Amino acid sequence: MTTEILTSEEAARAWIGDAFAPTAAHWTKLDRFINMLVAESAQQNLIAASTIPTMWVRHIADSAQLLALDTRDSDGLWIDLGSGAGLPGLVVAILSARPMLLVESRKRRCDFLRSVAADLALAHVEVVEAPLERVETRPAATISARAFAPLNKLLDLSARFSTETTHWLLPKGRNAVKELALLPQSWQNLFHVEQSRTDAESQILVGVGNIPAKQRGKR
Ligand SMILES: C[S@@+](CC[C@H](N)C(=O)[O-])C[C@H]1O[C@@H](n2cnc3c(N)ncnc32)[C@H](O)[C@@H]1O
Repeated sequence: MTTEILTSEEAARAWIGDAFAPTAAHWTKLDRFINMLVAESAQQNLIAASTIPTMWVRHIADSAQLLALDTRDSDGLWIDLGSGAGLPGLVVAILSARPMLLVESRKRRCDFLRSVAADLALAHVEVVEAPLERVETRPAATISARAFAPLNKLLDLSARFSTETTHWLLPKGRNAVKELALLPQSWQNLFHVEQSRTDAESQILVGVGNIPAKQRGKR
């Protein structure tokens, strides 16, 4: 089935409405998050200024599409790596009750993440201010990472959080297929490629499973 690309702010909002049936409170939180993100962007480098006129497509729907791809009825832990401004983690946390762990190494970004979580009363969000390499291992039901690291490094750093049932949701822009092809075959086998809803040329790597430590780096 062809994925409809969301080419306008109206289309992005309409798709979110159809996909998640947000309550009035959810819409209010999404609007408030956008306002906080735009305001904070004047203080620190969180998103490209060129994307501010298209926040719904470029950031909100771009993040929410990952939740739509996690088709299980899971209430397990979701870990968002290198969350930055909370993309996709805070968008997912507004639209779902899944426990959400945001891993981010930079203090100023963590301050922003904590302030949004408090302002929007997202009690199911936890912010870990540390490099991923130093975060205590916890089994993740879902792992997401947008613009975090090259795929091989991303998987190497996060493999210890994965189990046989972990879902991987990795937006990889225009290099998804190329990056996948560089992985050991045993890792490639866990993934398939989904079309992004927000960019006709971008793709998302979707996978299920554990990356066994002993296979790391071996073909
Ligand atoms: C390019 S930004 C992307 C942020 C966000 N995911 C987005 O798509 O807008 C990458 C983020 O990962 C964080 N980061 C990089 N290496 C990290 C590490 N080893 N552990 C935790 N965070 C890291 C950076 O501080 C930065 O906020």
